[in-house]
Amino acid sequence: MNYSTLQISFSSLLPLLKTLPNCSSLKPAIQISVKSASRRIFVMNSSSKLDSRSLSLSTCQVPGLEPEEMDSVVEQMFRRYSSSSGFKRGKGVAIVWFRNDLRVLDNEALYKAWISSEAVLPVYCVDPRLFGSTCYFGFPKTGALRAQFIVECLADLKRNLTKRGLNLLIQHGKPEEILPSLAKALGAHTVYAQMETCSEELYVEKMVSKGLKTVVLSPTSEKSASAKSSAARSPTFQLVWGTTMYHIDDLPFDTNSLPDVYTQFRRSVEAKCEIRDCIRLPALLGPPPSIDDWGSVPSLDKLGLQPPSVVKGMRFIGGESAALSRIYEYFWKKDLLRIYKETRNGMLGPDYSTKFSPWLASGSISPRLIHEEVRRYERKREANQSTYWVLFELIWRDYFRFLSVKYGNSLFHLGGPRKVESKWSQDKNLFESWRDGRTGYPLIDANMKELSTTGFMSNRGRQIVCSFLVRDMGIDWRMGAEWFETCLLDYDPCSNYGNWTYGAGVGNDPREDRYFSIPKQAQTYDPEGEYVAYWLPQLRMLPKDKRHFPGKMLYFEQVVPLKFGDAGRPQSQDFARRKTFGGKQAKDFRR
Ligand SMILES: Cc1cc2nc3c(=O)[nH]c(=O)nc-3n(C[C@H](O)[C@H](O)[C@H](O)COP(=O)(O)OP(=O)(O)OC[C@H]3O[C@@H](n4cnc5c(N)ncnc54)[C@H](O)[C@@H]3O)c2cc1C
Ligand SMILES: Nc1ncnc2c1ncn2[C@@H]1O[C@H](COP(=O)(O)OP(=O)(O)OP(=O)(O)O)[C@@H](O)[C@H]1O
Repeated sequence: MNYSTLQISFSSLLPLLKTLPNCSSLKPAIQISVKSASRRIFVMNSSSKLDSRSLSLSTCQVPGLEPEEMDSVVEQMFRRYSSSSGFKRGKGVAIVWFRNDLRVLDNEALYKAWISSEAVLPVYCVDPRLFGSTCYFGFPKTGALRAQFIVECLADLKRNLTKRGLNLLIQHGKPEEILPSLAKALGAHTVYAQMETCSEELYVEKMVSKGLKTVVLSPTSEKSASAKSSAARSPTFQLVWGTTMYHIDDLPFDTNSLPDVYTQFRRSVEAKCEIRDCIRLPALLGPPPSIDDWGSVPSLDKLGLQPPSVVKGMRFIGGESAALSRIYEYFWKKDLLRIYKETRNGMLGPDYSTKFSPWLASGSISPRLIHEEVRRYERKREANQSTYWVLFELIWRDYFRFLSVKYGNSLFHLGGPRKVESKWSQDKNLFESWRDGRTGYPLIDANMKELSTTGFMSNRGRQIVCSFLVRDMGIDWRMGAEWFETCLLDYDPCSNYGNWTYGAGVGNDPREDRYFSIPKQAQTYDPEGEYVAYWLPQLRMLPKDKRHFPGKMLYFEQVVPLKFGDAGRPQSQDFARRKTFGGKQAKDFRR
């Protein structure tokens, strides 16, 4: 037994282990171990207390705070990121059309509406198209888990707006029908919204703009600040940029000349742009215009979906309050930001990575607010590679968003931005074995089960299952991307299709063949088979070194051979002793 390795690994794991009491069944094991110095790590690794059996009994809520603690975090964060100074305001009514910006803090559309009017009407349209089918393969466009998350985001937004003197009008139907009629009824001078970049969303924007042009505000009905002339006019439609950490207007290049390679993009923005501070809205935003019926947050039944229940793994809570609480929990309470870079390639449990993505995708939190919190942490506690690395990852998110502006619909096409021509299979049986977690490869199957059960999968897992579908099975990558679109809580067209084109070798990756070898990935990232045994309980009874390759007598038969065979498959107990975390072994992979 190599104790020095274990001790290093334990010291970096210590803050992580302290966090595990969220998963209630782990409490006793962790409390004992944290108190007893580093030698105990061996006891923990080899005892059954920290294995998949005890983990399997728990569902972890993310964030794992009690409601009272969440309330107090939210109040503090709202105080920190709101303004106390007065504002000069405009006249009349402005509408804010909420889309993927389901938050109050650092919301530029809401800010602009507030500053330009006497009364703001916040509106959300439950667009039936979001609950239709995906483009090519007809999967549900929004699965029940994400729908539930969005519903929770809406309920929280309504609550937070109400606390600040407003409310949220929830309407069912197409925005291009709802917004013009509201603008007409209220004589609203402007509709503000966050700008999107992919064609489905751009189409809706175009239709809203067209609809608003048909509305004529008579000079008498128009209560606009700018209604100085007596000429009748239509409400203005104002779209504001808001999804990224770097503002599009601050980029040192035009999006059409965006560097194709991530590293060039990152170096350029890091050297030449500043990340803007959050916009600080006033604490009170009301009163809203008088509305008879504000509508209610839809139920899953109303959306034609079965209400889901997460019985295993992570259960994410939707909404800005939960997002702010997760920042507090991950950065401040558990102090995990300090070690993010070492833990980020994990797969099991809530705390190996930030888990910010579902809230970022729904816009419940802005990346600029995360940036400000990272800087605050660096001032108050420590600045190190890990604190930087969260920003590094958020730049990936920006990069895919800006790429979608440059490359448009080619992001969704089989040949991707590079228009690569290759042969792909659409074999239904093979695809379904991948989708349902029956490939005969526990590492793939466990990840796919996690996805369908919770709506989440680690970044490591996503890269592995993508590589397997595309390179070992040879399946059309869009089938995988669309299944992710259905399931992911954090589904975002740019990050999803951007990463899939990358993984499928049709994006702008300087490395042509990004093959992820299952034996090697298993050995590096799940050396004891804890992750696979958690999601595939039938493997729990097996010795740890057999869990990744149990053989067809004990598990499903492998549906395809691996492209490069299973050389590298572990032969000995050594396998179970390899280090899970740490930079060195991860070096040959991008992230
Ligand atoms: C095939 C595939 C599909 C993906 N689909 C999506 C998707 O639809 N939506 C999505 O948000 N992410 C997607 N990702 C990126 C990444 O896997 C998730 O953002 C990450 O796992 C979310 O967990 P986290 O918040 O704990 O990440 P952390 O490791 O804590 O990273 C912090 C943040 O950085 C951003 N980030 C990290 N890695 C990436 C990346 N590769 N690309 C873009 N942003 C990144 C995310 O916003 C994330 O929340 C995909 C990756 C792959 C390989
Ligand atoms: N936000 C999004 N999420 C998922 N898919 C999207 C999103 N935006 C666009 N797409 C998909 O990308 C596809 C782009 O494909 P394409 O270029 O073929 O456009 P099209 O309008 O469908 O057809 P064509 O251009 O051939 O007339 C669209 O069909 C659309 O469904």
